[in-house]
Amino acid sequence: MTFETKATIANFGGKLLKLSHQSSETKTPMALNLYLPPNASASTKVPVLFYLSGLTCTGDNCSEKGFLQAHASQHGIAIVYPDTSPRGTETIKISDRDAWDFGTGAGFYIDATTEGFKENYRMYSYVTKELPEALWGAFPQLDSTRVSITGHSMGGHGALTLALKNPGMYKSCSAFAPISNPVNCPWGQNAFTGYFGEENKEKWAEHDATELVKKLKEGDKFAALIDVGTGDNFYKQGQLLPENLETAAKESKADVKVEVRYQPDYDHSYYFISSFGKDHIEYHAKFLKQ
Ligand SMILES: N[C@@H](CCC(=O)N[C@@H](CS)C(=O)NCC(=O)O)C(=O)O
Repeated sequence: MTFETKATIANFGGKLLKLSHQSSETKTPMALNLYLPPNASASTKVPVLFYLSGLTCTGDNCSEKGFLQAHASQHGIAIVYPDTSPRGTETIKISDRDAWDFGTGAGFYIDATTEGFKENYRMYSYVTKELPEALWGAFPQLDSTRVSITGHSMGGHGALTLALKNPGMYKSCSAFAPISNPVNCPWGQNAFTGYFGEENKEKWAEHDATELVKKLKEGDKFAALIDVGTGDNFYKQGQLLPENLETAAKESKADVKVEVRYQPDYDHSYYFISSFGKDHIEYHAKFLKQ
């Protein structure tokens, strides 16, 4: 599969590539951003961090104002910023449920099973399989054996669930203000009703970080660094529920290390993400450099 490079932007000594490709999973063109740090070359392969964005975002929000490239440049880490849903073709029939927190810009990193969505809303397979394989094929600078994942809000939910569902795929996992227990919050309930159907509660649980931690058995391992701002209105409204994930982690018989740091006064925005991005890149660098 080929990528079209729409722009190459010099950034912190490296290059931010704005890419586009045709996805066979979503059956749409998909845009993404790829940051290559200054030391990336075919002879010096660099590890890769996937950053999954939140509701309403594209790959641009974080690459423009998350400030992660500054730290990734220092540590020699590439960052992949995928889009948050299929978009942009008139053949997709989005139902009248489409809203800022469902449908376009709100793919929730799942493979939908419901009519109207199952054809195109396949962000789980896109992010875990199609996109990485395409990147490894097209960019010999990327080290496919050293990959980690992070994300914000809906993307934090994506990072946690993709890591929990695919042991060994990611060297480390972190999240900013993640939706931690979607089956129990309005955003998650609305999205999972639309993508899986109201009755399909087993499927809901398969994409819920708290439920997935509850299912871990003795001998399983999972670790994540999580930051949440106490001034985050979505946290205050009960959309994020990190406490439920912490409780599941504490009660687990598995080796679960979920560190949730409650950051006083920080909100849900990229002011929050850019404030703690350095910590997250340093956290991932420890695992990616091993
Ligand atoms: N559009 C929503 C806000 C959505 C929102 O805050 N999205 C977060 C992710 S969950 C985000 O990163 N937005 C884009 C940005 O801040 O650049 C509203 O009006 O309340």
